[in-house]
Amino acid sequence: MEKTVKILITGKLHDIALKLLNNQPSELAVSESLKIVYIPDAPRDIILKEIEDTHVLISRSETDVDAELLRKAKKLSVVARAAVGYGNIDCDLATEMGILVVNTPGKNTNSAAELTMGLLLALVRKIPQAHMSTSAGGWNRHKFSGTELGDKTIGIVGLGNVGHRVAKFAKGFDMRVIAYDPYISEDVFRKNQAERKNTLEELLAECDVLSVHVPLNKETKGMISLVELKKMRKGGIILNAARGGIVAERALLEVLNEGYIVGAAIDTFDNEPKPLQELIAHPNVIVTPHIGASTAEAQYRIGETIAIQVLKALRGEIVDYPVNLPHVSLLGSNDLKVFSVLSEKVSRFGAQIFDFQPAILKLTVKANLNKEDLQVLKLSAIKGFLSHASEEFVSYVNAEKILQRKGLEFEIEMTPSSSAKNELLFEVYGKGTSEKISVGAVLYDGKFARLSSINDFLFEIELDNDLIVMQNHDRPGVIGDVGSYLAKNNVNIAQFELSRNRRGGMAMSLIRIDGDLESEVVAGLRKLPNLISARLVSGL
Ligand SMILES: NC(=O)C1=CN([C@@H]2O[C@H](COP(=O)(O)OP(=O)(O)OC[C@H]3O[C@@H](n4cnc5c(N)ncnc54)[C@H](O)[C@@H]3O)[C@@H](O)[C@H]2O)C=CC1
Ligand SMILES: O=C(O)C(=O)COP(=O)(O)O
Repeated sequence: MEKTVKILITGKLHDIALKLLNNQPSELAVSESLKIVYIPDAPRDIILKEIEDTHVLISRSETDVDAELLRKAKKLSVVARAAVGYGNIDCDLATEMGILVVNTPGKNTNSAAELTMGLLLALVRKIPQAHMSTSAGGWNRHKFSGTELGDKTIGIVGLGNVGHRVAKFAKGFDMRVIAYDPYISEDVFRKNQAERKNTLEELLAECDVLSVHVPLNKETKGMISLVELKKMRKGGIILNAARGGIVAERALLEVLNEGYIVGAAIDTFDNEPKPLQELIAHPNVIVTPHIGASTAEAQYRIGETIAIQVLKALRGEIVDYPVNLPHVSLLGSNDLKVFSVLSEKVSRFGAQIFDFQPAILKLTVKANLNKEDLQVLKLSAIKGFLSHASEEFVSYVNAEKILQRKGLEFEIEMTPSSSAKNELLFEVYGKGTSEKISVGAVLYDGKFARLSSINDFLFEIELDNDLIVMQNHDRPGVIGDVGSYLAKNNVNIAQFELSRNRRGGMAMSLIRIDGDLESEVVAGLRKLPNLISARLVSGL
Protein backbone atom coordinates (compact mmCIF):
# COMPACT_ATOMS: atom_id res chain seq x y z
CA MET A 1 0.00 0.00 0.00
CA GLU A 2 1.25 3.49 -0.82
CA LYS A 3 2.58 5.30 2.22
CA THR A 4 1.05 8.65 3.16
CA VAL A 5 3.34 11.35 4.48
CA LYS A 6 1.75 13.99 6.67
CA ILE A 7 3.17 17.48 6.33
CA LEU A 8 2.10 19.86 9.07
CA ILE A 9 2.54 23.57 8.29
CA THR A 10 2.16 25.77 11.35
CA GLY A 11 3.16 29.18 9.99
CA LYS A 12 1.96 31.28 7.08
CA LEU A 13 3.63 30.18 3.85
CA HIS A 14 3.57 31.58 0.34
CA ASP A 15 1.23 29.71 -2.06
CA ILE A 16 4.22 28.63 -4.13
CA ALA A 17 5.21 26.19 -1.36
CA LEU A 18 1.81 24.48 -1.42
CA LYS A 19 1.80 24.47 -5.22
CA LEU A 20 5.17 22.72 -5.35
CA LEU A 21 4.19 20.18 -2.71
CA ASN A 22 0.88 19.43 -4.41
CA ASN A 23 2.21 19.40 -7.99
CA GLN A 24 5.74 18.14 -7.64
CA PRO A 25 8.07 18.78 -10.58
CA SER A 26 9.03 15.43 -12.11
CA GLU A 27 12.67 15.67 -10.96
CA LEU A 28 11.48 16.11 -7.36
CA ALA A 29 8.45 13.82 -7.38
CA VAL A 30 8.09 11.63 -4.30
CA SER A 31 6.68 8.12 -4.28
CA GLU A 32 4.50 8.69 -1.20
CA SER A 33 1.20 10.53 -1.27
CA LEU A 34 1.28 13.74 0.76
CA LYS A 35 -1.35 14.80 3.26
CA ILE A 36 -0.84 18.50 3.85
CA VAL A 37 -2.31 20.00 7.01
CA TYR A 38 -1.94 23.77 6.74
CA ILE A 39 -2.77 25.70 9.91
CA PRO A 40 -1.13 29.14 9.73
CA ASP A 41 -0.54 30.58 13.23
CA ALA A 42 -1.59 27.26 14.72
CA PRO A 43 -2.23 27.39 18.48
CA ARG A 44 0.19 25.35 20.61
CA ASP A 45 -2.37 22.78 21.78
CA ILE A 46 -3.40 22.03 18.20
CA ILE A 47 0.25 21.68 17.15
CA LEU A 48 0.96 19.28 20.01
CA LYS A 49 -1.95 17.12 18.91
CA GLU A 50 -1.29 17.26 15.18
CA ILE A 51 2.42 16.55 15.60
CA GLU A 52 1.83 13.02 16.89
CA ASP A 53 1.43 11.50 13.43
CA THR A 54 3.31 14.18 11.47
CA HIS A 55 6.28 13.20 9.30
CA VAL A 56 7.37 16.69 8.20
CA LEU A 57 6.89 19.92 10.12
CA ILE A 58 7.21 23.25 8.28
CA SER A 59 7.25 26.15 10.69
CA ARG A 60 8.09 29.81 11.19
CA SER A 61 9.45 31.61 14.22
CA GLU A 62 6.31 31.40 16.34
CA THR A 63 6.45 27.60 16.63
CA ASP A 64 8.75 26.43 19.40
CA VAL A 65 10.10 23.09 18.29
CA ASP A 66 11.20 22.16 21.79
CA ALA A 67 11.62 18.90 23.70
CA GLU A 68 7.93 18.76 24.59
CA LEU A 69 6.93 18.90 20.93
CA LEU A 70 9.70 16.61 19.66
CA ARG A 71 8.96 13.93 22.23
CA LYS A 72 5.35 13.77 21.05
CA ALA A 73 6.45 13.54 17.43
CA LYS A 74 6.76 9.81 17.01
CA LYS A 75 6.95 9.88 13.22
CA LEU A 76 8.77 13.14 12.58
CA SER A 77 11.75 12.96 10.23
CA VAL A 78 12.11 16.55 8.99
CA VAL A 79 11.73 19.95 10.61
CA ALA A 80 11.77 22.62 7.92
CA ARG A 81 12.31 26.14 9.23
CA ALA A 82 10.88 28.45 6.59
CA ALA A 83 13.44 31.22 7.25
CA VAL A 84 16.90 31.57 8.81
CA GLY A 85 16.96 31.62 12.63
CA TYR A 86 16.55 28.21 14.28
CA GLY A 87 17.12 29.22 17.89
CA ASN A 88 13.54 28.09 18.56
CA ILE A 89 14.35 24.51 17.51
CA ASP A 90 15.99 22.00 19.87
CA CYS A 91 18.49 20.90 17.22
CA ASP A 92 20.49 18.69 19.61
CA LEU A 93 17.46 16.62 20.46
CA ALA A 94 16.32 16.57 16.83
CA THR A 95 19.75 15.21 15.85
CA GLU A 96 19.62 12.58 18.56
CA MET A 97 16.22 11.53 17.23
CA GLY A 98 17.47 11.37 13.66
CA ILE A 99 15.33 14.30 12.60
CA LEU A 100 16.75 16.43 9.83
CA VAL A 101 16.48 20.19 10.37
CA VAL A 102 16.63 22.41 7.29
CA ASN A 103 16.26 26.15 6.78
CA THR A 104 16.44 28.70 3.97
CA PRO A 105 19.46 30.94 4.53
CA GLY A 106 19.83 33.98 2.31
CA LYS A 107 16.26 33.97 1.07
CA ASN A 108 15.06 36.81 3.31
CA THR A 109 18.37 38.65 3.63
CA ASN A 110 17.43 41.61 1.51
CA SER A 111 14.08 42.08 3.24
CA ALA A 112 15.65 41.97 6.70
CA ALA A 113 18.36 44.43 5.68
CA GLU A 114 15.85 46.80 4.07
CA LEU A 115 13.69 46.71 7.19
CA THR A 116 16.76 47.48 9.32
CA MET A 117 17.45 50.59 7.21
CA GLY A 118 13.75 51.48 7.29
CA LEU A 119 13.75 51.30 11.08
CA LEU A 120 16.91 53.38 11.25
CA LEU A 121 15.52 56.12 9.03
CA ALA A 122 12.18 56.04 10.82
CA LEU A 123 13.95 56.41 14.14
CA VAL A 124 16.32 59.26 13.29
CA ARG A 125 13.66 61.21 11.40
CA LYS A 126 10.85 60.34 13.84
CA ILE A 127 8.66 59.23 10.95
CA PRO A 128 6.12 57.14 12.94
CA GLN A 129 5.57 59.95 15.47
CA ALA A 130 5.32 62.58 12.72
CA HIS A 131 2.85 60.44 10.83
CA MET A 132 0.64 59.89 13.89
CA SER A 133 0.62 63.58 14.69
CA THR A 134 0.03 64.76 11.12
CA SER A 135 -2.65 62.22 10.32
CA ALA A 136 -4.45 63.31 13.49
CA GLY A 137 -4.60 66.87 12.10
CA GLY A 138 -1.41 68.27 13.66
CA TRP A 139 1.29 70.25 11.82
CA ASN A 140 4.40 70.25 14.04
CA ARG A 141 7.34 71.07 11.78
CA HIS A 142 9.71 71.78 14.70
CA LYS A 143 8.82 68.93 17.01
CA PHE A 144 9.87 66.32 14.47
CA SER A 145 13.31 67.58 13.72
CA GLY A 146 15.78 64.68 13.48
CA THR A 147 19.40 63.81 12.64
CA GLU A 148 21.15 62.74 9.44
CA LEU A 149 22.81 59.39 8.80
CA GLY A 150 25.59 60.83 6.63
CA ASP A 151 29.00 60.74 8.37
CA LYS A 152 27.63 58.87 11.37
CA THR A 153 29.20 55.50 12.30
CA ILE A 154 27.20 52.31 12.25
CA GLY A 155 28.62 49.38 14.18
CA ILE A 156 27.44 46.04 12.85
CA VAL A 157 27.67 42.96 15.05
CA GLY A 158 27.64 39.89 12.79
CA LEU A 159 28.72 40.56 9.21
CA GLY A 160 26.79 37.62 7.73
CA ASN A 161 24.09 37.71 5.07
CA VAL A 162 21.98 40.45 6.64
CA GLY A 163 24.88 42.27 8.28
CA HIS A 164 26.81 42.80 5.09
CA ARG A 165 23.73 43.90 3.18
CA VAL A 166 23.08 46.50 5.91
CA ALA A 167 26.72 47.54 5.52
CA LYS A 168 26.19 48.09 1.82
CA PHE A 169 23.03 50.13 2.32
CA ALA A 170 24.64 52.19 5.08
CA LYS A 171 27.52 53.00 2.71
CA GLY A 172 24.88 54.30 0.31
CA PHE A 173 23.90 56.79 3.01
CA ASP A 174 27.53 57.86 3.41
CA MET A 175 27.85 56.26 6.81
CA ARG A 176 31.14 54.96 8.16
CA VAL A 177 30.75 51.20 8.59
CA ILE A 178 32.58 49.26 11.27
CA ALA A 179 31.87 45.64 12.09
CA TYR A 180 32.66 42.93 14.62
CA ASP A 181 32.48 39.28 13.57
CA PRO A 182 35.28 37.01 14.77
CA TYR A 183 34.13 34.11 12.61
CA ILE A 184 34.71 35.47 9.15
CA SER A 185 37.77 36.27 7.12
CA GLU A 186 39.40 39.61 6.48
CA ASP A 187 38.27 39.29 2.85
CA VAL A 188 34.59 39.57 3.74
CA PHE A 189 35.27 42.81 5.59
CA ARG A 190 37.27 44.16 2.67
CA LYS A 191 34.66 43.17 0.11
CA ASN A 192 31.93 44.89 2.11
CA GLN A 193 34.03 47.94 2.85
CA ALA A 194 33.54 47.45 6.56
CA GLU A 195 36.34 48.33 8.96
CA ARG A 196 37.14 45.30 11.05
CA LYS A 197 37.01 45.67 14.81
CA ASN A 198 38.73 42.89 16.68
CA THR A 199 36.72 43.23 19.86
CA LEU A 200 33.16 44.15 20.66
CA GLU A 201 34.49 46.86 23.01
CA GLU A 202 36.35 48.59 20.18
CA LEU A 203 33.22 48.59 18.08
CA LEU A 204 31.00 49.90 20.87
CA ALA A 205 33.38 52.74 21.64
CA GLU A 206 33.21 54.10 18.11
CA CYS A 207 29.62 53.74 16.93
CA ASP A 208 26.65 56.08 16.89
CA VAL A 209 24.31 53.32 15.75
CA LEU A 210 24.65 49.74 16.92
CA SER A 211 22.91 47.10 14.82
CA VAL A 212 22.97 43.42 15.77
CA HIS A 213 22.79 40.70 13.10
CA VAL A 214 23.92 37.55 14.88
CA PRO A 215 21.97 34.37 15.57
CA LEU A 216 20.59 33.92 19.06
CA ASN A 217 22.59 31.27 20.89
CA LYS A 218 24.36 30.74 24.22
CA GLU A 219 27.17 33.06 23.15
CA THR A 220 25.01 35.91 21.86
CA LYS A 221 22.17 35.88 24.38
CA GLY A 222 22.56 39.13 26.33
CA MET A 223 25.80 39.99 24.49
CA ILE A 224 24.66 43.62 24.56
CA SER A 225 23.80 44.13 28.23
CA LEU A 226 24.12 47.15 30.53
CA VAL A 227 27.93 47.06 30.57
CA GLU A 228 28.12 47.00 26.76
CA LEU A 229 25.46 49.69 26.33
CA LYS A 230 27.42 51.94 28.65
CA LYS A 231 30.54 51.39 26.55
CA MET A 232 28.80 53.14 23.67
CA ARG A 233 29.04 56.86 23.22
CA LYS A 234 26.34 58.83 25.00
CA GLY A 235 23.53 59.61 22.57
CA GLY A 236 23.82 56.38 20.61
CA ILE A 237 20.98 54.35 19.14
CA ILE A 238 20.26 50.63 18.98
CA LEU A 239 18.75 48.47 16.25
CA ASN A 240 17.63 44.89 16.75
CA ALA A 241 16.07 43.13 13.77
CA ALA A 242 17.82 39.85 14.55
CA ARG A 243 16.54 38.20 17.71
CA GLY A 244 15.10 39.32 21.02
CA GLY A 245 17.51 38.76 23.86
CA ILE A 246 20.70 39.64 21.96
CA VAL A 247 20.24 43.13 23.40
CA ALA A 248 19.11 42.68 27.02
CA GLU A 249 15.72 44.38 27.09
CA ARG A 250 15.66 45.55 30.73
CA ALA A 251 19.13 47.01 30.35
CA LEU A 252 18.08 48.80 27.19
CA LEU A 253 15.07 50.23 28.96
CA GLU A 254 17.31 51.50 31.74
CA VAL A 255 19.70 53.38 29.44
CA LEU A 256 16.77 54.76 27.44
CA ASN A 257 15.16 56.05 30.63
CA GLU A 258 18.47 57.66 31.67
CA GLY A 259 18.73 59.25 28.24
CA TYR A 260 22.18 57.65 27.76
CA ILE A 261 20.87 55.84 24.68
CA VAL A 262 18.51 58.14 22.81
CA GLY A 263 16.57 55.74 20.64
CA ALA A 264 15.95 52.12 19.72
CA ALA A 265 14.19 50.42 16.83
CA ILE A 266 13.22 46.84 17.42
CA ASP A 267 11.64 44.14 15.24
CA THR A 268 12.44 41.08 17.37
CA PHE A 269 11.71 40.58 21.06
CA ASP A 270 12.39 38.32 23.97
CA ASN A 271 8.82 37.42 24.59
CA GLU A 272 6.97 37.34 21.29
CA PRO A 273 4.09 37.97 20.79
CA LYS A 274 3.86 39.77 24.16
CA PRO A 275 6.99 41.92 24.39
CA LEU A 276 8.03 43.96 27.42
CA GLN A 277 5.31 46.60 27.62
CA GLU A 278 7.47 49.44 29.03
CA LEU A 279 9.95 48.95 26.21
CA ILE A 280 7.49 48.98 23.33
CA ALA A 281 5.61 51.96 24.78
CA HIS A 282 8.78 54.02 25.35
CA PRO A 283 8.56 57.36 23.48
CA ASN A 284 12.05 56.92 21.99
CA VAL A 285 11.43 53.40 20.77
CA ILE A 286 9.81 52.31 17.54
CA VAL A 287 8.72 48.75 17.08
CA THR A 288 7.47 46.30 14.47
CA PRO A 289 6.06 42.79 15.06
CA HIS A 290 8.92 40.62 13.72
CA ILE A 291 8.30 41.48 10.08
CA GLY A 292 11.88 41.40 8.81
CA ALA A 293 11.07 38.55 6.43
CA SER A 294 7.54 39.66 5.64
CA THR A 295 7.72 40.76 2.03
CA ALA A 296 6.18 39.19 -1.05
CA GLU A 297 9.63 38.57 -2.53
CA ALA A 298 11.22 36.99 0.53
CA GLN A 299 8.20 34.80 1.21
CA TYR A 300 8.14 33.61 -2.40
CA ARG A 301 11.83 32.65 -2.25
CA ILE A 302 11.40 30.99 1.13
CA GLY A 303 8.26 29.09 0.09
CA GLU A 304 9.90 27.81 -3.06
CA THR A 305 13.09 26.81 -1.27
CA ILE A 306 11.45 25.12 1.70
CA ALA A 307 9.18 23.01 -0.53
CA ILE A 308 12.20 21.87 -2.54
CA GLN A 309 14.11 21.02 0.67
CA VAL A 310 11.20 18.95 1.94
CA LEU A 311 10.80 17.06 -1.34
CA LYS A 312 14.54 16.36 -1.50
CA ALA A 313 14.51 15.10 2.07
CA LEU A 314 11.54 12.83 1.35
CA ARG A 315 13.36 11.45 -1.68
CA GLY A 316 16.25 10.55 0.63
CA GLU A 317 18.54 13.05 -1.03
CA ILE A 318 20.84 15.30 0.89
CA VAL A 319 19.28 18.72 1.08
CA ASP A 320 20.83 22.03 0.14
CA TYR A 321 20.50 23.71 3.54
CA PRO A 322 20.90 21.19 6.33
CA VAL A 323 21.14 22.71 9.80
CA ASN A 324 22.15 19.59 11.69
CA LEU A 325 24.34 17.83 9.16
CA PRO A 326 27.49 19.76 9.94
CA HIS A 327 29.89 17.84 7.73
CA VAL A 328 27.85 17.78 4.59
CA SER A 329 26.92 20.77 2.57
CA LEU A 330 25.46 20.69 -0.88
CA LEU A 331 25.09 17.45 -2.66
CA GLY A 332 27.12 19.03 -5.42
CA SER A 333 26.27 17.11 -8.52
CA ASN A 334 23.95 14.52 -9.87
CA ASP A 335 26.95 12.20 -10.24
CA LEU A 336 27.57 12.31 -6.52
CA LYS A 337 23.89 11.71 -5.86
CA VAL A 338 23.97 8.52 -7.94
CA PHE A 339 27.24 7.45 -6.32
CA SER A 340 25.80 7.97 -2.83
CA VAL A 341 22.82 5.78 -3.73
CA LEU A 342 25.29 3.08 -4.83
CA SER A 343 27.11 3.41 -1.53
CA GLU A 344 23.87 3.00 0.40
CA LYS A 345 22.84 -0.02 -1.67
CA VAL A 346 26.15 -1.84 -1.44
CA SER A 347 26.27 -1.49 2.34
CA ARG A 348 22.63 -2.49 2.73
CA PHE A 349 23.46 -5.56 0.67
CA GLY A 350 26.55 -6.23 2.77
CA ALA A 351 24.53 -5.99 5.98
CA GLN A 352 22.47 -8.99 4.91
CA ILE A 353 25.10 -11.55 3.95
CA PHE A 354 27.13 -12.36 7.07
CA ASP A 355 26.52 -14.30 10.27
CA PHE A 356 29.23 -13.01 12.59
CA GLN A 357 29.38 -10.14 15.08
CA PRO A 358 30.58 -7.11 13.08
CA ALA A 359 33.34 -4.88 14.48
CA ILE A 360 34.60 -2.73 11.62
CA LEU A 361 32.95 -1.50 8.43
CA LYS A 362 35.17 -0.31 5.65
CA LEU A 363 34.40 1.52 2.44
CA THR A 364 37.04 1.73 -0.26
CA VAL A 365 36.25 4.27 -2.94
CA LYS A 366 37.88 4.16 -6.35
CA ALA A 367 37.24 7.63 -7.67
CA ASN A 368 38.56 11.15 -7.46
CA LEU A 369 36.52 12.93 -4.81
CA ASN A 370 37.03 15.79 -2.40
CA LYS A 371 36.70 15.43 1.38
CA GLU A 372 33.09 16.61 1.49
CA ASP A 373 31.95 14.21 -1.21
CA LEU A 374 33.70 11.33 0.56
CA GLN A 375 31.79 12.26 3.70
CA VAL A 376 28.54 11.97 1.73
CA LEU A 377 29.52 8.46 0.62
CA LYS A 378 30.50 7.53 4.16
CA LEU A 379 27.15 8.66 5.60
CA SER A 380 25.29 6.88 2.81
CA ALA A 381 27.16 3.64 3.55
CA ILE A 382 26.50 3.89 7.29
CA LYS A 383 22.84 4.68 6.65
CA GLY A 384 22.50 1.73 4.27
CA PHE A 385 24.13 -0.69 6.69
CA LEU A 386 22.22 0.50 9.75
CA SER A 387 18.85 0.75 8.09
CA HIS A 388 19.01 -3.01 7.78
CA ALA A 389 20.87 -3.70 11.01
CA SER A 390 19.00 -1.35 13.35
CA GLU A 391 15.47 -1.05 14.64
CA GLU A 392 15.90 2.70 14.98
CA PHE A 393 14.95 5.24 12.38
CA VAL A 394 18.23 5.94 10.60
CA SER A 395 18.88 9.07 8.60
CA TYR A 396 21.92 10.95 7.38
CA VAL A 397 21.53 12.98 10.55
CA ASN A 398 21.91 10.31 13.21
CA ALA A 399 23.72 7.58 11.26
CA GLU A 400 27.15 8.29 12.75
CA LYS A 401 25.75 8.58 16.27
CA ILE A 402 23.95 5.25 16.04
CA LEU A 403 27.05 3.58 14.64
CA GLN A 404 29.10 4.86 17.58
CA ARG A 405 26.45 3.71 20.02
CA LYS A 406 26.62 0.23 18.52
CA GLY A 407 30.39 0.26 19.06
CA LEU A 408 31.13 -0.16 15.36
CA GLU A 409 34.10 1.48 13.69
CA PHE A 410 34.03 2.87 10.20
CA GLU A 411 37.01 3.27 7.91
CA ILE A 412 37.00 4.99 4.58
CA GLU A 413 39.77 4.95 2.05
CA MET A 414 40.03 6.46 -1.39
CA THR A 415 42.10 4.95 -4.16
CA PRO A 416 42.48 7.78 -6.65
CA SER A 417 41.90 6.67 -10.17
CA SER A 418 43.37 8.06 -13.37
CA SER A 419 40.18 7.39 -15.31
CA ALA A 420 36.79 8.48 -13.99
CA LYS A 421 36.10 5.14 -12.27
CA ASN A 422 33.27 4.96 -9.79
CA GLU A 423 33.80 1.77 -7.86
CA LEU A 424 33.13 0.86 -4.27
CA LEU A 425 34.20 -2.01 -2.08
CA PHE A 426 32.25 -2.42 1.14
CA GLU A 427 33.74 -4.74 3.74
CA VAL A 428 32.52 -5.95 7.10
CA TYR A 429 35.09 -7.35 9.53
CA GLY A 430 34.19 -9.40 12.56
CA LYS A 431 36.14 -9.65 15.79
CA GLY A 432 37.77 -12.92 14.74
CA THR A 433 40.59 -12.78 12.20
CA SER A 434 38.84 -14.81 9.51
CA GLU A 435 35.47 -13.13 9.78
CA LYS A 436 35.10 -10.90 6.78
CA ILE A 437 32.81 -10.29 3.83
CA SER A 438 33.28 -7.90 0.96
CA VAL A 439 30.88 -6.59 -1.65
CA GLY A 440 31.99 -4.68 -4.72
CA ALA A 441 29.81 -2.38 -6.77
CA VAL A 442 30.31 -0.17 -9.73
CA LEU A 443 28.46 2.58 -11.56
CA TYR A 444 28.40 1.66 -15.23
CA ASP A 445 28.30 4.60 -17.55
CA GLY A 446 28.27 6.81 -14.47
CA LYS A 447 24.68 5.92 -13.64
CA PHE A 448 23.78 2.22 -13.60
CA ALA A 449 24.29 0.55 -10.19
CA ARG A 450 25.75 -2.94 -10.54
CA LEU A 451 27.00 -5.38 -7.98
CA SER A 452 30.39 -6.55 -9.21
CA SER A 453 31.66 -8.98 -6.58
CA ILE A 454 30.94 -10.86 -3.37
CA ASN A 455 34.14 -12.02 -1.74
CA ASP A 456 36.05 -13.82 -4.57
CA PHE A 457 33.04 -14.25 -6.84
CA LEU A 458 32.56 -11.85 -9.72
CA PHE A 459 29.16 -10.68 -10.99
CA GLU A 460 27.43 -8.06 -13.01
CA ILE A 461 23.92 -7.75 -11.69
CA GLU A 462 21.57 -4.84 -11.08
CA LEU A 463 21.29 -3.75 -7.46
CA ASP A 464 17.56 -3.56 -7.46
CA ASN A 465 14.50 -5.32 -6.06
CA ASP A 466 14.99 -8.39 -3.87
CA LEU A 467 17.93 -10.70 -4.55
CA ILE A 468 18.62 -14.28 -3.56
CA VAL A 469 22.24 -15.03 -2.75
CA MET A 470 22.93 -18.72 -3.10
CA GLN A 471 26.01 -20.84 -2.57
CA ASN A 472 26.16 -24.28 -4.07
CA HIS A 473 28.50 -27.01 -5.16
CA ASP A 474 29.43 -26.60 -8.81
CA ARG A 475 27.56 -29.68 -10.07
CA PRO A 476 25.18 -30.24 -12.97
CA GLY A 477 21.46 -29.69 -12.47
CA VAL A 478 21.54 -27.00 -9.77
CA ILE A 479 20.28 -24.15 -11.95
CA GLY A 480 17.48 -26.32 -13.34
CA ASP A 481 16.38 -27.39 -9.86
CA VAL A 482 16.36 -23.81 -8.58
CA GLY A 483 14.51 -22.51 -11.67
CA SER A 484 11.73 -25.08 -11.43
CA TYR A 485 11.43 -24.66 -7.64
CA LEU A 486 10.98 -20.89 -8.01
CA ALA A 487 8.54 -21.32 -10.90
CA LYS A 488 6.48 -23.71 -8.77
CA ASN A 489 6.34 -20.99 -6.14
CA ASN A 490 5.26 -18.39 -8.67
CA VAL A 491 8.49 -16.44 -8.46
CA ASN A 492 9.59 -14.75 -11.65
CA ILE A 493 13.33 -14.48 -12.24
CA ALA A 494 14.43 -11.11 -13.64
CA GLN A 495 18.14 -11.93 -13.77
CA PHE A 496 20.28 -14.94 -12.89
CA GLU A 497 24.06 -14.75 -12.48
CA LEU A 498 26.36 -17.60 -11.65
CA SER A 499 29.98 -17.26 -10.60
CA ARG A 500 32.37 -19.95 -9.48
CA ASN A 501 35.82 -19.94 -8.02
CA ARG A 502 37.03 -22.99 -9.97
CA ARG A 503 35.51 -25.76 -12.02
CA GLY A 504 33.82 -28.34 -9.78
CA GLY A 505 34.46 -26.15 -6.75
CA MET A 506 32.13 -23.69 -5.10
CA ALA A 507 29.66 -21.53 -6.95
CA MET A 508 27.68 -18.52 -5.96
CA SER A 509 24.52 -17.40 -7.70
CA LEU A 510 22.60 -14.19 -7.53
CA ILE A 511 18.98 -14.24 -8.56
CA ARG A 512 17.16 -10.98 -9.00
CA ILE A 513 13.45 -11.50 -8.77
CA ASP A 514 10.38 -9.45 -9.64
CA GLY A 515 8.35 -8.32 -6.66
CA ASP A 516 8.68 -9.41 -3.04
CA LEU A 517 9.72 -12.84 -1.89
CA GLU A 518 8.44 -14.78 1.13
CA SER A 519 11.15 -15.98 3.49
CA GLU A 520 9.60 -19.50 3.48
CA VAL A 521 10.32 -19.76 -0.24
CA VAL A 522 13.98 -19.00 0.42
CA ALA A 523 14.01 -21.52 3.27
CA GLY A 524 12.66 -24.15 0.83
CA LEU A 525 15.52 -23.43 -1.56
CA ARG A 526 18.04 -24.53 1.05
CA LYS A 527 16.60 -28.03 0.97
CA LEU A 528 17.45 -28.54 -2.72
CA PRO A 529 20.35 -30.90 -3.48
CA ASN A 530 23.81 -29.32 -3.74
CA LEU A 531 22.67 -26.04 -2.14
CA ILE A 532 24.95 -24.86 0.66
CA SER A 533 23.13 -21.67 1.57
CA ALA A 534 20.44 -19.35 0.29
CA ARG A 535 19.54 -16.02 1.72
CA LEU A 536 17.29 -13.19 0.80
CA VAL A 537 18.68 -9.68 0.39
CA SER A 538 15.89 -7.13 0.34
CA GLY A 539 15.21 -3.39 0.42
CA LEU A 540 17.67 -2.48 -2.34
N1 LIG B 1 13.67 40.05 11.78
C1 LIG B 1 13.56 39.06 10.95
O1 LIG B 1 12.47 38.72 10.52
C2 LIG B 1 14.78 38.36 10.49
C3 LIG B 1 15.77 38.08 11.39
N2 LIG B 1 16.90 37.44 10.97
C4 LIG B 1 17.92 37.17 11.96
O2 LIG B 1 19.07 37.94 11.68
C5 LIG B 1 20.22 37.27 12.15
C6 LIG B 1 21.28 37.22 11.06
O3 LIG B 1 20.80 36.50 9.94
P1 LIG B 1 21.75 36.16 8.73
O4 LIG B 1 22.59 37.33 8.43
O5 LIG B 1 20.91 35.59 7.66
O6 LIG B 1 22.64 35.03 9.39
P2 LIG B 1 24.13 34.64 9.00
O7 LIG B 1 24.36 33.32 9.60
O8 LIG B 1 24.35 34.82 7.54
O9 LIG B 1 25.02 35.73 9.77
C7 LIG B 1 25.26 35.71 11.11
C8 LIG B 1 26.66 36.25 11.35
O10 LIG B 1 26.84 36.39 12.75
C9 LIG B 1 28.20 36.05 13.03
N3 LIG B 1 28.30 35.71 14.44
C10 LIG B 1 27.89 34.60 15.08
N4 LIG B 1 28.17 34.67 16.38
C11 LIG B 1 28.77 35.85 16.57
C12 LIG B 1 29.29 36.50 17.72
N5 LIG B 1 29.24 35.92 18.92
N6 LIG B 1 29.84 37.71 17.57
C13 LIG B 1 29.88 38.32 16.36
N7 LIG B 1 29.43 37.74 15.24
C14 LIG B 1 28.87 36.53 15.34
C15 LIG B 1 28.48 34.88 12.12
O11 LIG B 1 29.87 34.73 11.92
C16 LIG B 1 27.77 35.32 10.85
O12 LIG B 1 28.65 36.00 9.98
C17 LIG B 1 19.72 35.90 12.61
O13 LIG B 1 19.48 35.95 13.99
C18 LIG B 1 18.42 35.74 11.92
O14 LIG B 1 17.59 34.86 12.56
C19 LIG B 1 17.11 37.12 9.67
C20 LIG B 1 16.16 37.37 8.74
C21 LIG B 1 14.88 37.97 9.09
O1 LIG C 1 14.66 34.32 9.19
C1 LIG C 1 14.50 34.61 10.38
O2 LIG C 1 15.33 34.33 11.24
C2 LIG C 1 13.32 35.31 10.81
O3 LIG C 1 13.31 35.84 11.88
C3 LIG C 1 12.11 35.28 9.99
O4 LIG C 1 11.21 34.56 10.74
P1 LIG C 1 9.70 34.31 10.30
O5 LIG C 1 9.68 33.15 9.40
O6 LIG C 1 9.23 35.55 9.65
O7 LIG C 1 8.99 33.99 11.55
